[in-house]
Amino acid sequence: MAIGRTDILSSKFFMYVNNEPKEGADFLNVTDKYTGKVVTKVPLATPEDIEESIQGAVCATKAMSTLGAFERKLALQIVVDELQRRAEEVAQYITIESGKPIKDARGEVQRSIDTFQIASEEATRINGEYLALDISQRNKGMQGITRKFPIGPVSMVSPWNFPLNLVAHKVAPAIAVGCPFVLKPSSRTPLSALVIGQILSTCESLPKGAFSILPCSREDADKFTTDERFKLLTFTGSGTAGWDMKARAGKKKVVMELGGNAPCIVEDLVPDLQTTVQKLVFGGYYQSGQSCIHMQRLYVRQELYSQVKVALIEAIKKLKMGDPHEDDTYIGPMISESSAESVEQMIQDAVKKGANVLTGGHRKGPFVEPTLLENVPLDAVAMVEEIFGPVVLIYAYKTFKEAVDEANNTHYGLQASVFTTDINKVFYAFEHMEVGGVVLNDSPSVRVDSQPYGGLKDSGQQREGVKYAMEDMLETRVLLMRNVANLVH
Ligand SMILES: NC(=O)C1=CN([C@@H]2O[C@H](COP(=O)(O)OP(=O)(O)OC[C@H]3O[C@@H](n4cnc5c(N)ncnc54)[C@H](OP(=O)(O)O)[C@@H]3O)[C@@H](O)[C@H]2O)C=CC1
Ligand SMILES: O=C(O)[C@H](O)COP(=O)(O)O
Repeated sequence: MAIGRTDILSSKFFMYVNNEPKEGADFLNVTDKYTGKVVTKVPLATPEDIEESIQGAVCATKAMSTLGAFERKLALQIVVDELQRRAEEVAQYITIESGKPIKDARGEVQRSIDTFQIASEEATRINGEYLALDISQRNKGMQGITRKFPIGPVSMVSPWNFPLNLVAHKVAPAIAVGCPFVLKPSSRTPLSALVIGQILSTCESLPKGAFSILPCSREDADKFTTDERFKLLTFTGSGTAGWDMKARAGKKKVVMELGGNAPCIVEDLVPDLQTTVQKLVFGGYYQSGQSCIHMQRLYVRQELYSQVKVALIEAIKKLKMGDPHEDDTYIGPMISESSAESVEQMIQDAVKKGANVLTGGHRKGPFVEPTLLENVPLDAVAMVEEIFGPVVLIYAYKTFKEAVDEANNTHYGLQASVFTTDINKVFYAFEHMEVGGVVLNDSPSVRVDSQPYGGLKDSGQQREGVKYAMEDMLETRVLLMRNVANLVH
């Protein structure tokens, strides 16, 4: 069923306090990132709403931890079914609130369904271990078993670039393990998270206080970072916000997915020039490069450099920029005009320092043309920092080792990729690249929702990817037993 923008205007959105929809005393306007117009408003939580939600989460801790695996699985399955049923509607919300092209928004909905599906399966696989502990004469007769228990209330802060799936990557693991949570979505894209709230509010198996979803200002959200009643803070967003939150988080565990400037090394064309270039285009320009695994630095073996460069320029020039609601749009508006301006400034800084623009390079309002830059010097901001936009830097290299060294020459370390048919080079890259993940024969921008996902260096700490996020939300407890098999009679 086709759903137009006007249908969205008729939907009313609530925040969720202790599982219940609630109106707000104040509102947050939601803008269509293509038209720039306000399309709807959502309630803005007050400090009192936040306090009530934290108290509710604390109260729900016991009830959540004693839910059966089948009950947690059932709640997650309800989300899967509802997202499947409402897929097109939710994709439209994503496109409106984020400016993401509709085909990418549809892809995000399908990925979110996978994320909840994986969690519903993992909910039934939380196991412990048997420990043989008779390791010396002193420990004769000792054995043990371990069990994993939910850590307790989780504080969640999510970004705008995947407003549904990055919420799913926090919410689904929490439900799978039985942790209550309080989530603050990005103020630029609150709708997708509130749809998850709508669905969860129908899950009768979740005890009161299991979840709260609260659009709120950064200032009012300070308790998400500092409140000691939370046992874990999981944050996805910029390094500036993330490292500051970690420094102020106190005793709670902190999971952080931050930025990157992902490198890609083309040693061979795998399987051919056309396929390689198609994957490079996806990595560099998909959703206007607004992903922290956006392929930013492209290293091409010297012998292949000219043909890759020419084919890439040709492919980039064909990308359609415009209305993200149109099926064939590849480049939509960026999240805001000011984000587009900072990308433009990075391009201009690189050019001033000696780079050539091979294609693109211009900004119009919130749109930045898909851009390919050559000869960008090592001290250009575009080389050193994350470009959260549709810009790729291309370099030629002589040896594979040199390319790996260059790829590592950054303070980020999220994902990297290598195109090669040489197994030794695959393992060399896997061993030496300072990242959380190496992708073979595809762009570094690929993510499968069940993989461990996260970075080193300034790119963050810990891993998401349902099973791995669940590990952080669980505490291991051991039962130590001496002489349990001795019967007196
Ligand atoms: N995954 C990634 O790598 C992402 C990287 N970025 C990078 O960050 C830049 C800025 O984007 P922006 O959205 O401002 O990213 P931020 O990291 O500033 O914001 C991400 C989320 O954190 C919230 N937040 C920020 N500071 C605090 C705080 N002190 N306490 C509680 N919550 C807080 C934001 O709330 P609110 O929306 O209310 O301000 C939002 O929900 C982008 O241009 C991009 O470079 C952005 C998003 C994702
Ligand atoms: O594909 C993805 O899931 C994202 O690139 C991950 O989100 P991030 O941009 O915040 O890392």
